Amino acid sequence: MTQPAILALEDGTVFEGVSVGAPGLSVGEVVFNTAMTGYQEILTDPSYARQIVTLTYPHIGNTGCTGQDDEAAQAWAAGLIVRDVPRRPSSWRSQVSLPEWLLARGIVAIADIDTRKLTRLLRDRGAQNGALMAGEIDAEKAVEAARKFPGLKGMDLAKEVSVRAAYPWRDGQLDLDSNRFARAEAKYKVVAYDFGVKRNILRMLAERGCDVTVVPAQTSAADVLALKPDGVFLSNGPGDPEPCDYAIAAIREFVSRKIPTYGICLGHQLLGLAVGAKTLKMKFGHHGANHPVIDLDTGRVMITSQNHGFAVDESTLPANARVTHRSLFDGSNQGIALTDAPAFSFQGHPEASPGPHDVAPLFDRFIQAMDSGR
Ligand SMILES: NC(=O)CC[C@H](N)C(=O)O
Repeated sequence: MTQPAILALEDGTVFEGVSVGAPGLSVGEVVFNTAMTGYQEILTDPSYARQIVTLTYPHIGNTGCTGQDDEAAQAWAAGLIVRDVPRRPSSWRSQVSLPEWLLARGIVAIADIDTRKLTRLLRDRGAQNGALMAGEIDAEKAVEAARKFPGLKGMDLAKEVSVRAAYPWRDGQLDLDSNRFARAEAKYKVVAYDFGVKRNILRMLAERGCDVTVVPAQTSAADVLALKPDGVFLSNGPGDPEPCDYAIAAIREFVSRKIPTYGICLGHQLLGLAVGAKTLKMKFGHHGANHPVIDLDTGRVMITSQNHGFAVDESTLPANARVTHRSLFDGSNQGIALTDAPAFSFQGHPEASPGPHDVAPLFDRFIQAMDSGR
């Protein structure tokens, strides 16, 4: 039996639809993502913590869900909004349907709403705080809950979603013939900060010969240096980068010791903050798998995967930080490299998952930096 569900926005707009996930109330910032594939990777990406994601692609759930596609140990998105869920999934890899998967994880989700109208509203007015309610409905309560959500600005979520203890990671990519994750010979010792790390990043490091130790967000530089890493990786993650003072302090230490350092998304913003730049909150951010970004060194345009609501303010970068990439959608900063240390970072997602692989060679640049460091 279908249960009713609503989406309420802080501006008082209420959308009515049907529940396709767990019953209950969930609040967060409502953002739209334009990727056509990868709903499970999106829902398990820790960077979506406290965000309710609406997917602009209209048919979501077609290929079901499989544990192999999880980007983290749990679903992190605060909720899901879609136009249409198929009656049954169809894929040889599918273990459960998307609604079953959402229900089992307690994720509130709504279908049958006009996601084009919602997306235009978010694009015109900017990302809004919202509340999803499924099962027992009370629109007034939902609007009130949406208004009570304090917003992501100033929110340090990296330390909330991070692991509690360090662990090793050696899995490479999934080999569909053997249905196993490959393993490569490890040549480099890499410490990866988990600010909300996606598994595909760890896989891409492992397949390039990195013996990765994943450490909690608040691990001190001294504890990392004691592991004698060839390089340090700064992961993606949710929330505002600015309050993550523990990470910013640690990164300063790696930079001053000229340890090869590579950051993605939140990691990029944190490297920017560590060298003295400022970050800002964007109107509705970048969430999708088709964003053109120019590599300023080569003039090449890459189609990239994106998921961020904050950005490095280019005008505040110090002289020792070179701009390497820029968004061709809005001219915002997409990458930096330090001129006096082997540290660089990218705002989008070179690991994709979901998305095109145009930026994957940045992982090789990190390997080269570790080679030259030896
Ligand atoms: N994917 C990420 O790492 C996102 C970084 C940050 N939370 C932002 O919204 O900009």
